Amino acid sequence: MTPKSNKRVGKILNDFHRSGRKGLAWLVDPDKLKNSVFFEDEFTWIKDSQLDLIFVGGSQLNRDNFREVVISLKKIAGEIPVVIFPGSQMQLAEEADAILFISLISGRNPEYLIGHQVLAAPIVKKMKLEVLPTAYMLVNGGEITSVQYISQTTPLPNSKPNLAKATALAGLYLGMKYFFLDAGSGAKSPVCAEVIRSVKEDINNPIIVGGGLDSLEKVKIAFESGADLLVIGNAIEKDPSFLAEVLNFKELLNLPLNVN
Ligand SMILES: CC(C)=CCC/C(C)=C/CC/C(C)=C/CC/C(C)=C/COP(=O)(O)OP(=O)(O)O
Ligand SMILES: O=P(O)(O)OC[C@@H](O)CO
Ligand SMILES: [Mg+2]
Repeated sequence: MTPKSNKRVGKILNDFHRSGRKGLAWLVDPDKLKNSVFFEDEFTWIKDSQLDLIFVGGSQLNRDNFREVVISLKKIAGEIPVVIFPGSQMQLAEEADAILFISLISGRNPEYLIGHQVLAAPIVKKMKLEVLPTAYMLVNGGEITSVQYISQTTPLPNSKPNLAKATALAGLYLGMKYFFLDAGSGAKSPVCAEVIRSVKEDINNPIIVGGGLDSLEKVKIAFESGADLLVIGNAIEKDPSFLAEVLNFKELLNLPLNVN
């Protein structure tokens, strides 16, 4: 059974990491939508934009609309891959291109370390999704976020870069290939520069950073500290024009690296 599109999303992430070019993923949380065709009016322009990936997922999923939202996103995505960022084993859809197969290694809750993964694995195989083995680490400055509450785990402290580095290194030695540092959706303070830098020192793999990135200044700090791909959800929900703003900014940063 061949996975979808020759590992296209893994290639995109590894290309960012190798070239130093910066990537952006828009996170769509199906819980937040008025209806599942919402995008078809408001975000038709993205297929012609410099958006790199669309992530879809949420920590709760109160509504039974996950697959519908994925299908709706595929209609407007053009060539941009739609990647599942699952809050649970219930968040799967064969229409997606890939799945961040995350294990919450900052926490000590077995359900989020391996439980959801065991339940999802046979379905993921059947769906032929591209699988991205991802070390998922919550890093947080104090306030309780949805992921923290739902997973009942303690995040890594933003003030202890060495703990984040040790956790990432453990993920690397377990064979994980992508590293996601997340302050949690809507976090007041994003993952700090020192934590990103410290993980980057030991991890020569793509680093994804998200949570609370609601200004160009915060985006700049995260990219400059070594993030290869940033994930933004809440700030775009509040103001859809922020997506275009960050895309322009990312292209400016990438300008000197556009060799082809
Ligand atoms: C591999 C599979 C199938 C499942 C893994 C399940 C795990 C380990 C989940 C990690 C913990 C978790 C609940 C992650 C959710 C991440 C996510 C998509 C967050 C999006 O934001 P919300 O947390 O919904 O934010 P709001 O509070 O803004 O709604
Ligand atoms: O919604 P925001 O705060 O952008 O966070 C995105 C994502 O990293 C949360 O898991
Ligand atoms: Mg949510």
